[in-house]
Amino acid sequence: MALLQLRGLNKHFGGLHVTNQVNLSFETGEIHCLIGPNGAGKSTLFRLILGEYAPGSGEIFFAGENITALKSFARIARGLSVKFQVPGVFKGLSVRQNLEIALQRTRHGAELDQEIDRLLAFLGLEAEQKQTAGNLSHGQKQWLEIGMATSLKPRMLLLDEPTAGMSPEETFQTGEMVKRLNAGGMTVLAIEHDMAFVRQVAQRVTVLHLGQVFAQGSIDDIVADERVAAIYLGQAHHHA
Ligand SMILES: Nc1ncnc2c1ncn2[C@@H]1O[C@H](COP(=O)(O)OP(=O)(O)OP(=O)(O)O)[C@@H](O)[C@H]1O
Repeated sequence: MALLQLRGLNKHFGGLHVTNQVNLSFETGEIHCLIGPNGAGKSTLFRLILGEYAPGSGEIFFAGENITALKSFARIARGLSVKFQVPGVFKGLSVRQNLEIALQRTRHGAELDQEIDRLLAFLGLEAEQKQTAGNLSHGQKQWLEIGMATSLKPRMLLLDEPTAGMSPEETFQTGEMVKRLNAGGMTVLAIEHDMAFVRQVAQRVTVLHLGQVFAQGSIDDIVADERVAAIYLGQAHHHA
């Protein structure tokens, strides 16, 4: 069953057709990666899904409900969550306090502490819990933000280039984290340029080009597709 469906989505910025008649269906329980050259319209698609942009035309369905007219907070309340590229952690607060902020509206007292402990263990940040978030490594900040984005157990997690700036080892650990979230029932849609990560996690891959769905398939289908290589994989191919 499709958890998220985009039907005939269009978005213009002035004369620029950034999202061009996009029809996409994301299945409940899958890990789906969205790839494509810079400027293909990947981030714009995320902002449309989250309700930060209104489409010029088209519809968005989540869990069978038409959410096109809903505000972002109402979409989040229905189980959508997003981690954008720029870390959104509170730099002056500790790792533990950051997680507390993410959870404090829904958990209290001992339950709140337990849930924070569970997240710290999941993120591999137990030893850093008292550290100021601003002092974490780049990778650890990204993980903390994944923890904050998933603390309320969303049905679907959107990740915008989660491994940007990470070492290969950090990238691998991020992939394992995403797979564990998925094994727990979370549907994941990730924008990624790192083909090793895509190969590690993706069950299906969509290639976006000039605002349109250009190709879709398994990672092997995509890597073998000469049309995709011509527009994109030239730069990324050697990682796959
Ligand atoms: N708010 C905006 N106003 C005007 N143009 C925009 C706006 N947001 C995006 N664009 C343009 O839309 C196109 C698609 O941008 P978008 O950021 O969605 O691409 P992307 O695939 O995410 O690229 P990248 O991989 O570089 O992040 C680009 O040409 C960009 O300049």
